[in-house]
Amino acid sequence: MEKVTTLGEFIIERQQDYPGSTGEFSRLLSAIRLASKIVSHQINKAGLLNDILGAAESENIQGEQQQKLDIFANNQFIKALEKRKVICGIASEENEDFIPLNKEGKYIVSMDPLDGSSNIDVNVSVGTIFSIYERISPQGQPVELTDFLQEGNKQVAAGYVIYGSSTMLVYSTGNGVNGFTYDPGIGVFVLSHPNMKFPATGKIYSMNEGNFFNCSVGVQNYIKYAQTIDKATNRPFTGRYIGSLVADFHRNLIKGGIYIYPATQSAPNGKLRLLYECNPIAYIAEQAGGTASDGATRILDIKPTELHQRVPLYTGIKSMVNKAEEILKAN
Ligand SMILES: O=P(O)(O)OC[C@H]1O[C@](O)(COP(=O)(O)O)[C@@H](O)[C@@H]1O
Ligand SMILES: [Mg+2]
Ligand SMILES: [Mg+2]
Repeated sequence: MEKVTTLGEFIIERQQDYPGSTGEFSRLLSAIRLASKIVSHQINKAGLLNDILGAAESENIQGEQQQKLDIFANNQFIKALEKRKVICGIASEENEDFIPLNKEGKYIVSMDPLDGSSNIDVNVSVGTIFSIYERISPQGQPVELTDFLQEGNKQVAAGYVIYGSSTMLVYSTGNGVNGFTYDPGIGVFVLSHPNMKFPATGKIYSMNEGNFFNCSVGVQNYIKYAQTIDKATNRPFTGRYIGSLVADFHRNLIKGGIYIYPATQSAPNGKLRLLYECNPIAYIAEQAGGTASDGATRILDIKPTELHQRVPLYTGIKSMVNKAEEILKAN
C-alpha cells in the first residue's frame, strides 16, 4: 500500500530540520490546520445554512461589506491561534487594529481569514491566507505595531488554504512549497503535492479586465501583448480569472501563468493588501521558483508602513512577470 504522509507527521518530520526547535511552531501550524478544517466543513454545507451565506450587517476597516463567512472564519482562526499560546498578536483583514495575545508568545500572524469573499454565495473557490513572523519586540512585553510592519523577506512561513472542489493547505517554511489535500472521510490533511514548483513556461494570464480602461497604458499594453498571436512565444495567452486571489494563484502555480492586480485610477495602490495577501503569496511564489513584484519592486522587499496598506501585485512565472515589468517600464 502506498505510504501516505499526513500534515501532522510532515510537521513533526520537518521539525527535525530545525535543531533546538521547541515545537512552538508546530503548535502554531496545528492551530491553522484545525481552523481550516472547521471553516472547510462550514463552506461545504454553506448552501444549506441560511445563517452562513450572505452579507453581515457590518463593514471592515476597508469599508467593505463583511460577509457572514468572513466573520465566521475570522473567529475560528483567532480562537484556534489564541488557544495555542505561542502567538503574541494577530493582524487580520477583518480587524481594524492588531489583536494582542499572549505576551510570552514568540510569533505573530497576519491573515486574510476568507479570501475571495465575492465568490462565497456563488459556490466558487475561496481561501484563507496566512503569514508568520517571529516578533521583534522583547518576549514578555505586549506586542507592538512594529512587529507587524516587517518586510515580507522576514517571514518564517506563509501559506494559504483553498476551499474548492477539495480543500488544500499549501505552505512553506523556507524549504520549498508543499500541498496537502483534506480527506474529510478520515479528517486529516494528506501530502498530495510535494515540492510544488511553477512549470518552466506558462500561457495563462489572470486579471480583472473590467479594469482595462481604468489601468495605465503600460498595463493595457501588457494585456495586448498577452492577446497577440505569436506561436513562437506561446501567445495568445489564455485569460482565466476567478476573482479569488488564492484560487487564481493556485491554478497558475500548477498550470503556469501570471496573476495581475494592478494600480488603477480608482485604486492607485491596487486592491490587495501587502501584509496578509501579497507578502504570503509572494513568499510562496518565490519558494516555488516564481516571483512577485508591484510592477517594479520585489514585494518581499517593500517596507510596510500600515497594517492594511495596499500594493499592486504581479506574480507568477519569472519570465512572464519580468516581461510585464519590462512593458510597464517602457510606457
Ligand atoms: O473583484 P475584483 O476587483 O476583481 O477583486 C478580486 C480580488 O479581490 C479579493 O476578493 C480581495 O480579497 P478579499 O475577498 O479577502 O477581500 C481577491 O481575492 C481577488 O483576487
Ligand atoms: Mg483577500
Ligand atoms: Mg478576505
